[in-house]
Amino acid sequence: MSGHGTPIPMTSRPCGPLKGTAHVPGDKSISHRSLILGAMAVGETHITGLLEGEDVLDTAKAMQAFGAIVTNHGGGEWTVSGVGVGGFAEPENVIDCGNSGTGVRLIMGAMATSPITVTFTGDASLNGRPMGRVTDPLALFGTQAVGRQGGRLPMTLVGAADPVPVRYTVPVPSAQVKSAVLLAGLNAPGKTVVIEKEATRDHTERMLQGFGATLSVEDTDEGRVITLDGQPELQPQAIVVPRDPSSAAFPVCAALIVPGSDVLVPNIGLNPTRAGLFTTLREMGADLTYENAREEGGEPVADLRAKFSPNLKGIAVPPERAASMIDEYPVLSVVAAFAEGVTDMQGVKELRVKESDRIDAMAKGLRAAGVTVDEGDDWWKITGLGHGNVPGGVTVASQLDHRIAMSFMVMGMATQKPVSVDDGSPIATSFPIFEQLMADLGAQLVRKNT
Ligand SMILES: O=C(O)C1=C[C@@H](OP(=O)(O)O)[C@@H](O)[C@H](O)C1
Ligand SMILES: C=C(OP(=O)(O)O)C(=O)O
Repeated sequence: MSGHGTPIPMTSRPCGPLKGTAHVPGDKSISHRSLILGAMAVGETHITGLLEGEDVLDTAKAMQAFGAIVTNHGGGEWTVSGVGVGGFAEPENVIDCGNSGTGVRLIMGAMATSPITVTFTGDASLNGRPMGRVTDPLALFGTQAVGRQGGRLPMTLVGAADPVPVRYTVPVPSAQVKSAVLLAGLNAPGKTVVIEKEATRDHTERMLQGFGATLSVEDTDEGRVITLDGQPELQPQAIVVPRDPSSAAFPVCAALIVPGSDVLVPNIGLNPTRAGLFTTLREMGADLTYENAREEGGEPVADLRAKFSPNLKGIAVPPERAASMIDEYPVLSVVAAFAEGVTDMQGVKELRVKESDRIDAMAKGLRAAGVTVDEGDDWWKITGLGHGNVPGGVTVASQLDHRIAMSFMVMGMATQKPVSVDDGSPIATSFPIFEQLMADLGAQLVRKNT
């Protein structure tokens, strides 16, 4: 769990070319779902390539508290002996999801239709994030929730003893909300229908089908209509977790802005609901290619090659692309600072309710580092200074947000003066090998502030 330990100040100094191969960790979204669905199956699910970041480890602990047997065999290989749909035991203690919105919201969904009472908490970041977006639809199944003002954690959920199926249109583009409703629908009789107006990452749908649930997806005028048949017996699976495109974003973006760089990032999952950043970077003129494109476990995968790109241009990022790159806007804003012209990002309100208000956190640090940022509730614009022209020389508050910390570490690799963050400890939630991986490529990262 981040936010409970001692802060780790970090500084990134301007560095020479980044070169080599960057093996980033497993996908965080798929790792959480592997553990949760494994816990809801009957029998043993085998997982390789699990992300062993703090967010996922907190989910593993939670699944154990609900009665599943979760075993770490080392080297990213894990097994989960599940208790079956509706088989969750009532945990003896509070479930602490640390820094993880995905963890808490999916687990709330998974327990919501079992007759158990569970109290959830997290770190200061997670306890500030809105949970009503999940507990509102769960109430339709018959689940009760009592939390702090504004629907904040700590919060206690009383699972529905006699759940009814639900038809729900998700009001915000959120894969976490969609997934919570689908996971709750697993233990309701009949058909649960979730409608999303904008497509969000579809790992839950794909994995539920993989675990043997009957689930269909239809594109209609209303949006994407997902229909799940309740009370299936989920079959245990052998899951190979693809490498995380959201983590790949950091070495890729670093290579684009550090002169002379050439970095290979192999085996990256390029599910179209996740790959929006790479499309955007190519539109900006990035020298970013997909090598060895192939399919693995039903997901498109490729090796990414990113080279220093001297002619990056600011672009308008279409709002309909936002969901497919939502976690990548912080690092995109760093690349935009090194481009010529304005990068205009619209339809990005959701950035304000992540681990931090990411528009605010990035804007504060970018402005202090000499970059012009304009912002509104749902949009922000970066006026790029071009390569070699970004001053830097600042210490930025990472606000318990791993993506803010990593984005500013990437920025400091190409600014005129070093860039520091007050606390890099949240990086361990999603990318525990970040410092070593970047150092191996040639980055100059140290654990102190200048
Ligand atoms: O479902 C998921 O695994 C995730 C969904 C997204 O959150 P929202 O559903 O809040 O958009 C994303 O930001 C998060 O990192 C992971
Ligand atoms: C938003 C993120 O995660 P979560 O919502 O799971 O905390 C993220 O990883 O960028």
